[in-house]
Amino acid sequence: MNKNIAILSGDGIGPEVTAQAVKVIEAVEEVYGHSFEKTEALIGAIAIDATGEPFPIETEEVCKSSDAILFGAIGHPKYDNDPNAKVRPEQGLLKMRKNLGLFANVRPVASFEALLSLSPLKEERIKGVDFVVFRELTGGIYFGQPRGRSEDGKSAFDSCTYTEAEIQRVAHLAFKSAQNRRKKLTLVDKANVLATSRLWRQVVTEMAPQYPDVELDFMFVDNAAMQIIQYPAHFDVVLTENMFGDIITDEASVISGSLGLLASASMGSGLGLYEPIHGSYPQATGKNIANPIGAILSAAMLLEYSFDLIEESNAIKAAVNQAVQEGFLTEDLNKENAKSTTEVGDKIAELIRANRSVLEA
Ligand SMILES: NC(=O)c1ccc[n+]([C@@H]2O[C@H](COP(=O)([O-])OP(=O)(O)OC[C@H]3O[C@@H](n4cnc5c(N)ncnc54)[C@H](O)[C@@H]3O)[C@@H](O)[C@H]2O)c1
Ligand SMILES: CC(C)[C@H](C(=O)O)[C@@H](O)C(=O)O
Ligand SMILES: [Mg+2]
Repeated sequence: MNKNIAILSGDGIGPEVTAQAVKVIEAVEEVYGHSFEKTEALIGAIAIDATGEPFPIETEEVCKSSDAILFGAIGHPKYDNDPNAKVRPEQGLLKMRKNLGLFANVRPVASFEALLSLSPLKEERIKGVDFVVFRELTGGIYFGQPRGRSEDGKSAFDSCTYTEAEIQRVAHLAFKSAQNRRKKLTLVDKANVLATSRLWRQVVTEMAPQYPDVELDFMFVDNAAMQIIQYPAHFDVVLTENMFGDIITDEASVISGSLGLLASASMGSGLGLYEPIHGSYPQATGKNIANPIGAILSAAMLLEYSFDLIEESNAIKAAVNQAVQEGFLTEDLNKENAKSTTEVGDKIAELIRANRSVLEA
């Protein structure tokens, strides 16, 4: 198969973890006989430094002429520590999501058998946990207008808005996903306080009869934040708005053992974007210590969702599981005998090659 992939590594550890995902994709190309052209483009703080824009038009064009996008992370302390900065790296990520119509962000959460004892949560609670969060990605308080500061600078405001259509399009994807899983959908909201959340409940309830095999339940987000830690096995598919989805998925990463393990797919208009859910982890930049598995599993999601290459995607997941089982882990998961970012990437690429030759023998 011939395809084009846009590679947007971004800032901080973004380039380090994305390089491992690319390495793994190259191993897949080699053993399965595919050819993917990869075009790098700038986003985030590095793009601001080079062009003044966090998501330059050239980058948008590279994305639009690609079949899928692999993204690393954006963000830099010089902006995090400057509340007055007018142009910020995060605006690049938000603009990309909006301009490319990526309204649904799919974040799988699962525990790794070999890592059960490493989670701060009790083994019996997290064993076998496997759920997926559908986070609405282009609406809500992240994008609502008006937003800003009062003239005297003494007050600030953000608006949270949602339309019926914005809720329906992501909810359809979540219902369909539930149909292919354990048939349970939990809408996480704050309908006891927010008008937007009451609209979410109404719209999702009205859609439920179209999916009679799916059991729908509702949970307030504060309760969900607790239940995800206390009874994570309760969840199958979680549907939620933009900001709640951001927060509960970082929280849920504790179930797997590290934020560095979680991958995601953003979809909507056809083009898919794949990224680990973590940020640019500035403290680790250039140290070759960041966990690349979230980025590598994002590459697996890319092959599955955008290219329909199921066997290849499974080969990546199997190699990741093997590396994890062998204790081949970065320092966030293995302090005593930590492997570097590049060593973990090399190992997973090597396992893909080795597993394929065993199959062929
Ligand atoms: N999608 C994105 O690009 C994205 C997401 C979140 C935050 N950010 C940006 O990243 C910058 C830093 O934000 P932050 O510190 O709140 O979040 P972060 O996700 O970068 O890091 C939070 C903590 O998670 C752990 N961590 C994250 N990624 C890891 C990895 N690959 N391996 C091992 N441990 C990992 C580290 O302990 C780290 O201190 C900010 O500028 C923020 O805006 C970007
Ligand atoms: C950096 C930020 C804009 C982003 C978000 O909040 O969506 C990040 O936290 C994420 O989870 O992708
Ligand atoms: Mg986040």
